Amino acid sequence: MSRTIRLASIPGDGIGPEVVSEALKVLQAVTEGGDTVFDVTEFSLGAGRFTATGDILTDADLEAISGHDAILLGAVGGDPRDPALRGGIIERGLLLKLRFALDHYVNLRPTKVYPGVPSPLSDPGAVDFVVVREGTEGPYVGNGGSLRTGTPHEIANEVSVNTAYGVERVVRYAFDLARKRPAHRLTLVHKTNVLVFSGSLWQRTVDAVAAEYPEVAVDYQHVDAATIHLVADPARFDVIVTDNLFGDILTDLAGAISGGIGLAASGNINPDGAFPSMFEPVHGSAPDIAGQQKADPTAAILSTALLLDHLGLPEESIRVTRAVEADIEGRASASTSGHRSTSEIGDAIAAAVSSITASSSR
Ligand SMILES: NC(=O)C1=CN([C@@H]2O[C@H](COP(=O)(O)OP(=O)(O)OC[C@H]3O[C@@H](n4cnc5c(N)ncnc54)[C@H](O)[C@@H]3O)[C@@H](O)[C@H]2O)C=CC1
Ligand SMILES: CC(C)CC(=O)C(=O)O
Repeated sequence: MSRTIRLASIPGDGIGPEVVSEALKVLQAVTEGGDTVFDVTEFSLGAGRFTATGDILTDADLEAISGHDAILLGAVGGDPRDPALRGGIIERGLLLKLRFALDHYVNLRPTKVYPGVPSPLSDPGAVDFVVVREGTEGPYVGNGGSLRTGTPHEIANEVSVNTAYGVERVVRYAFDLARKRPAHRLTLVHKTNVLVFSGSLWQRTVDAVAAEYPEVAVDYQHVDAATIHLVADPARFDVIVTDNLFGDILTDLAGAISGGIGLAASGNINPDGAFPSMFEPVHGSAPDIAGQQKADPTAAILSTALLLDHLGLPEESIRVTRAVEADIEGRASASTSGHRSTSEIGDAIAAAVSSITASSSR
């Protein structure tokens, strides 16, 4: 029986449209001739639309996007040199608003060092871990303000919001994930020695939930120490659970050690299925390389592998991942050395996907 999946595509700003176009190309290739059809609706949101109309994400946009089965987003955020776009007006008004409104409380960011990838670490080892970053709380909720603004006595504050409900549901998701993975290890990353109130809530929640998962070995690291271990011995990690801000920072570092931010994929998941989940590369809109076909679309393509898996299409997801792995391995060889454009990389992965089966061995 054929299945139609309604996909909302939000290419966004900068390199977003360039990488989304390649991700859709691969999605088309992997579903070609199969029973699943992606019905894609594009939403032209971002800096361009804001500059032209003053709108970022209207109630009507949100309602229309909510009616889809999943969302693929490129990147948002205009050129920071444009004064009208400063203060993350698009990032907060579009990306964070979507994450909050669609209750994307799990921000899933897998990190793997693929064979042949040029990691800046001389010997990274078998790196394969997932960061489960809380996605709807922390200091990202916009709970703050400033007093005496613009004076030498200005006071600025941003409150990090951590609720028992919010922490417990993401911690449970992380334990479930750790239980399914072969290594069965979970590391809570926080700063409990200084951020004592929120840190204590996270630690107590992990301790309580751990009792229900005796097969999962639990560890704790302060966030500053975690950055050392991510560089010195990243293979020690399996599942990391952490808050919104620490997860944001750690996953850029994770992207860097695993071959570059152009390879780092993510999913903003609503595990309850009440709202569509949203898949996006970890990187931003990269105004420095936008419009030049210099962006690596691999992160966006790997984000569609996460999307396919989330939608119950594991075979297609594995085929996309295998095609990416083959392409990455080829990058180290003479045949594909030299600069390839964004669309050349997308073309190569789309072509590989068509000839790879989910059972192809690596
Ligand atoms: N999820 C999102 O939509 C995010 C949006 N942003 C926004 O993006 C804009 C630029 O932010 P930055 O902090 O500079 O982060 P960025 O991730 O856009 O760029 C950081 C560096 O990585 C490079 N880079 C990023 N993606 C790449 C790719 N696919 N291939 C090759 N190189 C790549 C860029 O050229 C730049 O040198 C800002 O407006 C920011 O707020 C930033 C992070 C996430
Ligand atoms: C641009 C921010 C709103 C978000 C961010 O940096 C991220 O989630 O990676």
